[in-house]
Amino acid sequence: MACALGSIATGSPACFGHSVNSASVFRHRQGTSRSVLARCTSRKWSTNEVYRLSACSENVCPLFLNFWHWTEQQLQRSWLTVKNRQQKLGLKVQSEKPLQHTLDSFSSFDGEGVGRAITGNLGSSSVVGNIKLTDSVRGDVRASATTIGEPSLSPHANIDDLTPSTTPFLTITVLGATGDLATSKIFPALFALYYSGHLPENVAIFGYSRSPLSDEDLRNLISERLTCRVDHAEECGNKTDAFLKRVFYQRGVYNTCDHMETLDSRMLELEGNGPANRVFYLSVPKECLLEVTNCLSASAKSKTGWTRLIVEKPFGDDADSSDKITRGLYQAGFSEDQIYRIDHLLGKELIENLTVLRFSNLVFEPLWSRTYIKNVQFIYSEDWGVCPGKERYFDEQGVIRDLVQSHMLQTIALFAMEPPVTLEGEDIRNEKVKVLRSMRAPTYADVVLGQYKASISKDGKSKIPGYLDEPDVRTNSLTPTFVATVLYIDNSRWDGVPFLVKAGKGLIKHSVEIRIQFRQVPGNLYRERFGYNLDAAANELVLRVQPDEAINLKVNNKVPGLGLQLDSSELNLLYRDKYDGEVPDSYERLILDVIDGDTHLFLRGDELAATWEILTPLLEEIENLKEEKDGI
Ligand SMILES: NC(=O)C1=CN([C@@H]2O[C@H](COP(=O)(O)OP(=O)(O)OC[C@H]3O[C@@H](n4cnc5c(N)ncnc54)[C@H](OP(=O)(O)O)[C@@H]3O)[C@@H](O)[C@H]2O)C=CC1
Ligand SMILES: O=C1O[C@H](COP(=O)(O)O)[C@@H](O)[C@H](O)[C@H]1O
Repeated sequence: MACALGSIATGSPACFGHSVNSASVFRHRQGTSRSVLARCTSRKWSTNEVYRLSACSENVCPLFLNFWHWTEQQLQRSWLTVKNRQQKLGLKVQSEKPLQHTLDSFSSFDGEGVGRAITGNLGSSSVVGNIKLTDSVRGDVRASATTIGEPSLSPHANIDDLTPSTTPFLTITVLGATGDLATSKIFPALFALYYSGHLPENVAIFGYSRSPLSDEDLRNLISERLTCRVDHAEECGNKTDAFLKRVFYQRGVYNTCDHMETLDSRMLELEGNGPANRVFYLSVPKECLLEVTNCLSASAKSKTGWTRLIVEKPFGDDADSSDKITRGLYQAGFSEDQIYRIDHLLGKELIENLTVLRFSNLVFEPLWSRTYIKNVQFIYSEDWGVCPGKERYFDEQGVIRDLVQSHMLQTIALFAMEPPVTLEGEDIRNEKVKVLRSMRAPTYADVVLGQYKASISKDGKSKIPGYLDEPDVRTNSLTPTFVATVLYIDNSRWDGVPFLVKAGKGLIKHSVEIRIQFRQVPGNLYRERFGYNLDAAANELVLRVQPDEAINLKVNNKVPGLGLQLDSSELNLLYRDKYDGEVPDSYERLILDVIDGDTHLFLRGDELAATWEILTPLLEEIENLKEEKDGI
């Protein structure tokens, strides 16, 4: 597909959070069909419609989180960020005392207070070393460390109240600005960062696309999607206006660089003569990626600060195409440390918490190996079908590329890695890549594939489309919408432990979770109480990523009373009950990390290559079988 000037696009219908209404049938590869799965809406399902995605117990388990360590970790992290930045900027690193100071100031916390203390630390002033952290933590830190110029205000700029600042100017450009991802996720995340004080005041945000829009048109397009969180709601109107004044639109194409030059001049007008950093978010179809990157490199890189690229998936279709993209990015003049390959799942609270939970809790850390863990299940179950507007794309990709290649493999890598030397991005990525390179490539014999089918709604009144009924899906398409497989990591820690992966669309349940099932207690004194099913008595730790973030630990317990009756109970940490405030959207966290230069949640080139090495043989095998079947 060429990336030339095309017709006016309005962007495809919303994908994220989208909910459609249809029931489905799961067809596995042996050819049998089962009435099963459902997707979307508030439809309720009868038991005979339900295909249970997970074979494991429904009992989820509770948690046990060591809040002190968690707090320490968070504070350590902000301190490390400051420290790293100082080091990168050649400044003398302050003593570690300030961290202690910050912890001391929270020393009277109880569990309830932890969340508030941390919010307070980031949301208001606090002192770490001699660096003052204010609402715009990151910008101010940089400001204290660089030579500074004041942004000049252009008469064309339409930022009439831009505060002269000692902070380097920051320009964030969203390419593919009219698209679903940009309007539903990226601009709202930028706004959330702005109103919560995480962007510097001297920030400008550009949208770039082929559609002929004005600045005002783009502001109107995105303003409908901006929402303020409860705790900042009083200032919502003012902040929205202030944010929108910082938003501009540049119409342009990708196959010539002329419009990128115009973009560059407009950015320069706003940036003035001082240092300026630039982030380019490439939210464009994959066909355009390298053209965009070449033009950006030639015409729009910052000459007075850093330039960073956020690259969206798909990162290729297989090992070769992915390698081509990676080499293309390098050839365009971007180095690995400027490239942020984003996987939004990794920005979700529970995924970020994985390492905290494991490495800062003595009750978990020593158990994290084949000695104690029987299997781990990674479940990505969507109750909606293919997102409207994405049908053709999905039909070419299939579920393995869409959900497994990045989402699932990255999560497994974070879960299974050896302890990194530090929490620095490179140290974490060094460990993740080792896991991926130790992973055995699955074959077709190791997988179950499925595709959701049409069904009738529960009230019997409407037909719910199956995958083959979706617009733009090829007639008789054999593209899988469901996969279950087992992966093995052939290293000393995980030898023989099955990592079970189940991912699909159009399923009965909407949930993303990691279930860690522990082995039985050797010589369990209470075995007779559990009957023959000692498996049912094994402990299980469940991290529910979405919806309703929670951590559960299943433990065996004595039922109160005179006899000796046991049951499996759950220690349950449900975030919405425990913590005040909304959990930020993953795009917020990840964009902030890019601005911060924190790479730990982004895929490095060698990690990406390793994921494709794992999956390409299986994908080829499936393609060959499809061709054979088509030929019959
Ligand atoms: N939406 C989602 O849920 C997710 C998307 N992604 C990835 O993010 C990127 C953007 O996604 P999304 O917004 O959904 O994509 P869209 O298909 O909506 O495309 C984004 C924008 O790119 C422009 N565009 C479309 N086709 C072309 C073309 N042939 N040549 C040049 N420009 C084109 C359009 O703007 P205009 O016509 O104005 O130029 C369009 O609004 C893609 O790489 C996608 O794979 C990743 C994860 C989830
Ligand atoms: O990357 C993708 O993610 C969405 C799910 O997004 P979420 O916000 O619900 O986590 C998924 O539907 C889509 O197929 C996939 O490409």
